[in-house]
Amino acid sequence: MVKILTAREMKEIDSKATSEYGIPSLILMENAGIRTVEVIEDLLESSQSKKVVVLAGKGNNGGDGLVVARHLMNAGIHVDVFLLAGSDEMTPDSYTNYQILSRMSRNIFPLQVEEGLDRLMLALLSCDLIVDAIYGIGFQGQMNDFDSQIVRMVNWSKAVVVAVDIPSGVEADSGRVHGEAIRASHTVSFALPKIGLLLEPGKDYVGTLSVADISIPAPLLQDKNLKTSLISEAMVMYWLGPRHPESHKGTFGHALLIGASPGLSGAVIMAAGAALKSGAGLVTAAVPESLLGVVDAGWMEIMSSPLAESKQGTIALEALPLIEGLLGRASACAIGPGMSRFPEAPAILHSVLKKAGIPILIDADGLNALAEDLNILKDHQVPVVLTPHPGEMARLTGKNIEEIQSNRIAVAREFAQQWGVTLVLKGNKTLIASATGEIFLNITGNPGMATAGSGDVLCGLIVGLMAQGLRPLDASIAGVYLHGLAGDRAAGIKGQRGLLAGDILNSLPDIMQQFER
Ligand SMILES: NC(=O)C1=CN([C@@H]2O[C@H](COP(=O)(O)OP(=O)(O)OC[C@H]3O[C@@H](n4cnc5c(N)ncnc54)[C@H](O)[C@@H]3O)[C@@H](O)[C@H]2O)[C@@H](O)CC1
Ligand SMILES: [K+]
Repeated sequence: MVKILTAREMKEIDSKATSEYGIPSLILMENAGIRTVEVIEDLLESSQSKKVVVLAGKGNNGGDGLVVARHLMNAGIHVDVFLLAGSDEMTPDSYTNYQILSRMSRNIFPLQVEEGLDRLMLALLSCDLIVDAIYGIGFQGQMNDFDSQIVRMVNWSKAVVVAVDIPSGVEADSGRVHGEAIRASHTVSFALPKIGLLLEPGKDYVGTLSVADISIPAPLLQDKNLKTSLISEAMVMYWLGPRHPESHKGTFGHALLIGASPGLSGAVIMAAGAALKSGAGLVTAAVPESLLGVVDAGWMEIMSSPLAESKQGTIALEALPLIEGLLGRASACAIGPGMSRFPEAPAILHSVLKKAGIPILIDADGLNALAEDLNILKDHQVPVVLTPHPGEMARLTGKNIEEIQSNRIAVAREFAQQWGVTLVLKGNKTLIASATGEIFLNITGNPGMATAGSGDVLCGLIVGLMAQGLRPLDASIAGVYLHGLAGDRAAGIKGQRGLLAGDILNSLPDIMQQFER
């Protein structure tokens, strides 16, 4: 499993490497510098003159930059070092490296002097490569005007920019950028990727990302207390192997979908299609009776069940006994797609959660019903998966969308832990929070997938995988990953603008097939 780290987790790892294993922090800094130099030397191979500018800040990131400068000088490369802070502000390890470098070279220039920026400008004009060691993972918030001016000069330059650990100005935990930040062509991050390198807007500043071993002892990087992971192909492969030759349709479960209302029957059809294509053995759509024909026409392969309906054509409370019977025959259920909002919806949802003996996924209008009364969740005995987009998450939490989007991991984790559910927070880089506080970040998918019905496909995919016996958390992780891959494949054929949810659905079998090897 690929772990990704917050700044605090990385700092704890660094300090344990020193306190528990006795690796001096200067060695970690030396390794960080050497590994960055390896990347730089590859990049400089084709350039004739080989001139480098190193920008070093006051923290340990600046110290890494000073190590880089020393090794490049030793390799015969012309290096100009510019210091954003006085030596009295440097951390102890940075100061040690500053002293060593001062004995080796005169090309170390303070920037906070009158001619500082002019000299930098000249150096930037003639260099091939710039090393950004201004700020690392210790940075938060916004740079001051002076630093911002330097960042703008770097971003304006035509030289290749290599960021040490993280582009300066990007927040390591969130990827947020509040003012200026270095636009790197390459970023060399240490030990494990930091979360902010993978999330927009930070991700857009990273360029090509490499992750370098700086000799942190492996057990520290595999610690089970590291709670954030990147979803990988290997994880999904593990759950979706080849099928046993003796299997029959009963082996692959029975997915039940409850939803639809006049004008919104397509949502259940999309979800049913995804459940079928996920490999579920049987799929039943339970919909208001007047919509039965429409939904039946959607797929020949599904079964359907007519539910008693209100005057408005939405599911009526009288449908509950039939729903209870259906729940008894299914192996997983999704409630909500196209269900619409109506006064009885919370009571229907509540009853489903109380009666069910199978995992329940709540999506779309099911989530809106839940937002009316979150206490409904108190009664659940079975695993519950929620799949909100940021707007639905806002209704569930009472927070506004901006609060949610700027704090996706923390908001999702808190909710999932508080209510004991698996929470799939959709959006750019959908993430899954487990009831135990783990986070799984997905990086498949593209903006073309922000289209009507895309969420219904995801809902069907996850419930279909749950019906086949995947744990709800695993089904959510696999579903989100496969949904993104199918969307990427569909975008490759149709482009992002013309992409429809049906195209995601049509790409699913090819994607699923890759996992049957
Ligand atoms: N043992 C370690 O801790 C190691 C650290 N390493 C490097 O050290 C970096 C982390 O070092 P530091 O924790 O010293 O942090 P930084 O080098 O990122 O420096 C942050 C400094 O800027 C200040 N700061 C934060 N936000 C600011 C803002 N908006 N405006 C102005 N100043 C701001 C902080 O208070 C701190 O003094 C890593 O990114 C990595 O490059 C590596 O050398 C490997 C070993
Ligand atoms: K940096």
